[in-house]
Amino acid sequence: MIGLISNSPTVGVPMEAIKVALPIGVGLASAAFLAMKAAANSGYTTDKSIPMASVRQGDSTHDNEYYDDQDAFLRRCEEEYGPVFNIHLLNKPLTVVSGPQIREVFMNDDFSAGDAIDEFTGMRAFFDSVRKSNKDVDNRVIHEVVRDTISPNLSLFTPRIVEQLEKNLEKELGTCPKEEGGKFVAKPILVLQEMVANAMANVFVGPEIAKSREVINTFITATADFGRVLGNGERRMSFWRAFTRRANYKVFNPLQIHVRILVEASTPVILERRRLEAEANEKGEKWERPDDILQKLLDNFDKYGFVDLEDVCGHLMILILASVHTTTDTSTNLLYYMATYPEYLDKLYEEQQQVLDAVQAEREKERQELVKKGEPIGEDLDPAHDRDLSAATIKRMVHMDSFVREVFRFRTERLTLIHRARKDIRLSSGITISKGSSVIINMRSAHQSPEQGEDVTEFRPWRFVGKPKAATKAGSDFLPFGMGKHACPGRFLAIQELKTIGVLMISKYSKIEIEDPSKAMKILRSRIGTPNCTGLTFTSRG
Ligand code: HEM
Repeated sequence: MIGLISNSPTVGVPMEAIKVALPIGVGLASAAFLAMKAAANSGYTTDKSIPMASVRQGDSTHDNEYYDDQDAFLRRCEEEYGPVFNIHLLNKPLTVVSGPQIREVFMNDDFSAGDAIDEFTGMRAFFDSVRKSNKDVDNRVIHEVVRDTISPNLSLFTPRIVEQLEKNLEKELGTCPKEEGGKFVAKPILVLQEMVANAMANVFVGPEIAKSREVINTFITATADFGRVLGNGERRMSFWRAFTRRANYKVFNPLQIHVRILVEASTPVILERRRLEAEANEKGEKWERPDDILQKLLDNFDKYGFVDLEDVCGHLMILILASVHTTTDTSTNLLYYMATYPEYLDKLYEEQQQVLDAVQAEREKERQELVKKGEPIGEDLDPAHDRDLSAATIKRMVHMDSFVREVFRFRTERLTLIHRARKDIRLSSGITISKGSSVIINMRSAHQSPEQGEDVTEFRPWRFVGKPKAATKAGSDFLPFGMGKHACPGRFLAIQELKTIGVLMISKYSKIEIEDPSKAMKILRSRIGTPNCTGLTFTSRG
């Protein structure tokens, strides 16, 4: 590993920046939660029937009580005030919405997560600084790009993703001999970010462009750089400091630098692709289109209304902000779960072996049938690939899927995904959220509802096995990806990567141990983007 990334213990990025930046990807939403700006605070909803939660003695806001114990704070409020109540958190008057009414927020277009984030961060101006088209506030081009070009092609992308994850895991972590006590890694996120950035880059821009170290660095650092623009997680930054920072970044905009890197790296590759396509056309041959997102964007240039390559790369940049850090952070966090609950790893390993054995046996049967019929065995049935991690194979690992879903259920920040009301909105309970005020979602009420089964405050990784609750299934009982028409379209890719990383880790390492177990629970429940304060030791399978 070279350059910018590896030389710094914090990956070349201040941890505070990572802290605020990572949630940007979380629906480009909960960043707002951290990057609160002191200015332009809208007030509470004008509906006086909504109770104001009492503030703990000695406190002037709810921050301390909430951060001391999020679940306890919310349980207290729900018991005292019911599902909807006002709080003052992170410099912001907010109305907490819990239980069944959460759905009404997600399903109502007059509640806007985008407006809420923009109110706190001024984020749209930065997006607009790197894209030339699709600037209207409610445009959904990035959503459509993910929905149309990534999710339906996951099976196609999986081999490439697996290859990159495996290759970079080997490069960054490799063998951790038992005889040497395994290998201690102080910052596992450094391993994961190489794995995820390379996998994403290979899908987004294709293997050739992804060879560029500068491009990979852009995939790794862009979100954190953007976090700096939005205020480095300084929750109570003064209006003037926030203003000056924003004004500065209008001049020195790091996103534009990253877009330039993408444009410069992709220009020669695209020119060569054009040349090859023209040549093939001339010869009347079929040109095999590269199957990366960049090519798909170019092929649908008019459909998406792009203006030029810079514009395409600007859109790719927004996609990078939404995808790379979220996936890196959550997969790192997954390892801490594996380290904290080692008793479940044998089952995951056993499942993996059983699924791979079954796939291998099925393929062997297919081969024998072909032989019997005297038909040739195609490349698709090459025995060398019998134990590959295809999308279909990973899908059969239902315990791994349940484990991942439970990680999200257990971890997710208890108050997140702020939405701003675009007009007065009456909820079914009769309360009104007035125009300009903001609601915040009580995830605790959804993720710890009786619907989740038993021991809702405990980590129970097989909770969803045998139930129609895949980790990708968003809904009012599972909100880490939001729900409704704005639900994260990238969750299929994210979950696929997370499960693959889980499978690879378990197949290669028999033990993952946490350096300081007393810090485990804090990490397991950390907000996306919080740096982990203790390392992991990995031991290879014998
Ligand atoms: C573990 C990883 C991820 C998490 C936790 C996450 C979470 C979220 C959340 C909470 C939302 C907001 C939903 C709402 O407003 O209701 C969202 C939106 C979005 N996510 Fe993700 N996401 C992840 C990975 C990805 C990936 C890999 C991609 C792209 C490949 C992606 C692309 C997007 C886009 C484009 C949106 C905006 C959707 C819209 O406004 O219509 N995300 N994500």
